[in-house]
Amino acid sequence: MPEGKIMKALSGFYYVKDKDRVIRCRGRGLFRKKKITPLVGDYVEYQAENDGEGYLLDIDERKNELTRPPIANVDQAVLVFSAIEPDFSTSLLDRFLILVESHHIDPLICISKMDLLTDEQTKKIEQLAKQYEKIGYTVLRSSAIWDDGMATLTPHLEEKITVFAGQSGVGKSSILNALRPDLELRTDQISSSLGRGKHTTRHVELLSIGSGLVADTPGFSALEFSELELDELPSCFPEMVHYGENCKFRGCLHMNEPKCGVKLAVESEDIPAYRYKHYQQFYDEIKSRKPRY
Ligand SMILES: Nc1nc2c(ncn2[C@@H]2O[C@H](COP(=O)(O)OP(=O)(O)OP(=O)(O)O)[C@@H](O)[C@H]2O)c(=O)[nH]1
Ligand SMILES: [Zn+2]
Repeated sequence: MPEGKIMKALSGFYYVKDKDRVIRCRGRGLFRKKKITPLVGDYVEYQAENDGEGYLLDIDERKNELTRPPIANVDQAVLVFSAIEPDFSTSLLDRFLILVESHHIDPLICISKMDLLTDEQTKKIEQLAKQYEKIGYTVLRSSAIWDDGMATLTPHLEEKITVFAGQSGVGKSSILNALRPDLELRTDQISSSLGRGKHTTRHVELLSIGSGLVADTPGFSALEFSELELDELPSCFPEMVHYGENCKFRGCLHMNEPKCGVKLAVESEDIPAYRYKHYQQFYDEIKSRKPRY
């Protein structure tokens, strides 16, 4: 059976890309019975009925899936954080990082609006950027008004499914538009060709950028740790995994345990105090979460 990847889901149709062609597929009753909804990003087997149409037969196992936007097999999340307007927030960045890590998605930090900074402000942002690089994260500096502002980003998108994330106003749309100048036009065309007036169907689409695919809708709008368990939290902080090797107790949660390698690293400032503070905050937040039934 031919295989492809769902690029777009709209009005009950799944647009499956198989090499150079796109086949418009229906899901048939099969998935509804099994209560599986095909998602954008799914690898599927399909049966073509004619040149451009067919139906889905099976869905490959997913590596992960997001609910908002509904998309499967995400490899990478570009966390867009503006250097200013709104101000750079390590607390929000750490929250995004943990959410992304807990979905087994690789984060890429992109600091936007670098053009708006004074030299003094640039130094401060650079200091923070270096701290995140020391943990092992890739940190890009970008600006929508620099000619080469996106040139650093595009190589990181190759061969991956990427979703953008970040709070409102940081410049996600500006980056997407710079990557795909035709995007705005296409979005307009889609909504007018639907012609349904006020009742517009929300849909998600993967856009090709070089050999990479980028979701046109930002992800991680819900920022609470509803699915994360307490004992999974330390593994979402790469530097705690590293310094945690020095903890006396296996499964140390780095809170009140004696001889904790992480707390020692905080004391010696190998782990910045704010990172540990955020760890404690997230720990308390998960601990006091209402149990789900
Ligand atoms: N100076 C400067 N302004 C920028 C840059 N990137 C975005 N902006 C401006 O910041 C504002 C917000 O940018 P958007 O791209 O709409 O931000 P967004 O993250 O998509 O925001 P939401 O759609 O609300 O999630 C706009 O007025 C942009 O023109 C940048 O690199 N430099
Ligand atoms: Zn410990």
